[in-house]
Amino acid sequence: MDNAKSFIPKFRSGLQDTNMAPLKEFNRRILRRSKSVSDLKPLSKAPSKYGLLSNRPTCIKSTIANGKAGSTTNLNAITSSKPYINNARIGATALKRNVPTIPESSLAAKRRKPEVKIEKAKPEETKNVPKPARPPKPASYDYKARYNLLVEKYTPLVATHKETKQQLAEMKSESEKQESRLKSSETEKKNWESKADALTRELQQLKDKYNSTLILLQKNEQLLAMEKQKYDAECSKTEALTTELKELEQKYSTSKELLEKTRNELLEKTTATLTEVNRNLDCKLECLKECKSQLSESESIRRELHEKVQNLKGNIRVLCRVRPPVAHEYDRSLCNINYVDEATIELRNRENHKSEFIFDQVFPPEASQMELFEDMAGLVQSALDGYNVCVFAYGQTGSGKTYTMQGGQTDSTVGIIPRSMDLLFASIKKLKKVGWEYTVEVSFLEIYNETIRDLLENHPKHHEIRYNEGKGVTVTNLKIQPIASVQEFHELMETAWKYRAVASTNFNEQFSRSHAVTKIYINGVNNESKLVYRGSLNLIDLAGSESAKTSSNERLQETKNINRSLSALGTVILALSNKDNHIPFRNSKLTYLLQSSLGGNSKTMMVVNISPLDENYGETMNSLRFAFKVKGVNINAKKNKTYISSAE
Ligand SMILES: Nc1ncnc2c1ncn2[C@@H]1O[C@H](COP(=O)(O)OP(=O)(O)OP(=O)(O)O)[C@@H](O)[C@H]1O
Repeated sequence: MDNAKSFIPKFRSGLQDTNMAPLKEFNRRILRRSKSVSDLKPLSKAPSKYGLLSNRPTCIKSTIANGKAGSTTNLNAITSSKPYINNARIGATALKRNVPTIPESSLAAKRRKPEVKIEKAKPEETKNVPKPARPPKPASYDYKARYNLLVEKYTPLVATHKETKQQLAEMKSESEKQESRLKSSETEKKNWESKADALTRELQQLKDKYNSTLILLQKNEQLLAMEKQKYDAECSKTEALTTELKELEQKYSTSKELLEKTRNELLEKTTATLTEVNRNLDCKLECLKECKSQLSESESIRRELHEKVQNLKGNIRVLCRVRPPVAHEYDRSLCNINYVDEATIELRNRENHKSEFIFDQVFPPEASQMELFEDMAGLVQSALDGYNVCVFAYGQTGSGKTYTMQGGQTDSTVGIIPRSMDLLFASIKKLKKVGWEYTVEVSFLEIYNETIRDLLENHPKHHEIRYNEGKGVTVTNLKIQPIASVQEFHELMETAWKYRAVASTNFNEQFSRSHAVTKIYINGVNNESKLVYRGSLNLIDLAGSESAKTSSNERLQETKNINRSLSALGTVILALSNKDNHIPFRNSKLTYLLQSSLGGNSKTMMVVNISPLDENYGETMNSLRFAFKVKGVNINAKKNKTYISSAE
């Protein structure tokens, strides 16, 4: 900005410096010449009149300011001196020609003027020159003399005129040069002016910028002042906090010392307590070991007792269950059934002929699924203890076999199979605490028309039953799935029942015409006692036990196969009870399959399901007779006591 300010005076002084020198020189030259030509006084005065030869810088400025007009004026001023010369020339020419045609008065009038002026100039010219002796004035008639005098007078004038003319030409050329210089100066001036304008604009912009920056600066100063105030406030706060911190540090060191002291005291106390606790713990561990061995002993005692109880109950237990009439049977006449006691059932026919059967337990229609399962619970424990358990649901079609085994949809109506699984996994959990680890596997199959079908395999495969002394009975290509929870079991059972339904051409019919076998493989290992138990639970929903007489021709073969297998089952159980040398297991697929589960250390339970309807009396009697046969052979002393039948 300072540069911009200082530039304008510099420019002006530069303009003076550059243009003044030639002008001054020109003036000086003119003045010099005018001095030498003393008789041209008016000429010397002319330039000063227009200021061209002035030495003052202001004159130059005005000349530059006036531009071309000024220079032209000067030239005109110079040339305006021409009348003096012209008048002299005219006079001289007139003398030369010597023609007195011009009237004297007019000539005199014309001559008088320059004469006066020359004469006026003379005293100035001759100030420093000694005056020459004036020649005598010729007589008025002596024209020659007068002429000579005139010639003498005007000859120097002509010379002066020539010189003046030459000077004028020089001045003119000088003026032209000056003019061109002026023009270039003007151009230069314009350039400088435009530059000056640009610089002025720039200066203005800079000024604006400066002002805005100044405003910004002021604002920043204000902000800075505010920040400073805040900073001061923070500083005072920090000081207060520092003081507080110092106090806290002091408190902390005091507390730390106290804590250290307390900690050491506590450590001593705790160490003493810990030593005491360790001592007690050792004692308790000893006790625990003792308890464990006692528990193990108790466990084996419990198993022995359980075994004794089961033996007392009989290895083959037969339960009888009468189902209630279902909705569509309410209008039908019911069979005359009398529940004599919890083990005795009495039936009367239309002729009031009485038949009484005693089983291990008789369940009337109102008996719940839970009541029925109470008798079954002991068998689940036996399976965990390494026994093979078989549970059959026997009875005519629609007597309630599937309901007994599977149950209904609600929790209270679930049957033997789901309840067994619940109990099994709950017992496994308990036994784990006394060192038993169990693995559980499951398989689902059905025997329809003496053919085995794997219910966990969607695509039918050929299955054969094999018997191996070491392994027992196995079924080829049968899928045996390991399970870790009841949930997994339910998922597999759902799949099995779905495949069973898909395979059936007539769902309801085939369901009742095939034996459905659910087998649970239970392996237990006790890592402490190194005992291993391998048991199994065979839960069988047998095919409907219809007599061949009631079957249609289409179903005859099915019925024959069913009856053959059911009769074979009865025969096998009878032979086992009689401890016969030969047990005819291979008489049917069902008995062959259950060979390992029925013989040896096996436990069997049969639930004979009967219909309450009078129309089913004949089939009901057949079922009860079959169950009696199975039950009766197993009982020794109690045999007679448990079986009374007027029908025999
Ligand atoms: N104890 C019971 N309480 C209530 N309803 C029962 C009972 N037993 C059976 N039912 C009902 O009786 C009907 C026939 O029972 P279920 O299907 O179990 O007979 P089933 O012997 O298995 O027949 P199928 O041989 O055709 O399979 C079913 O509707 C079932 O719900």
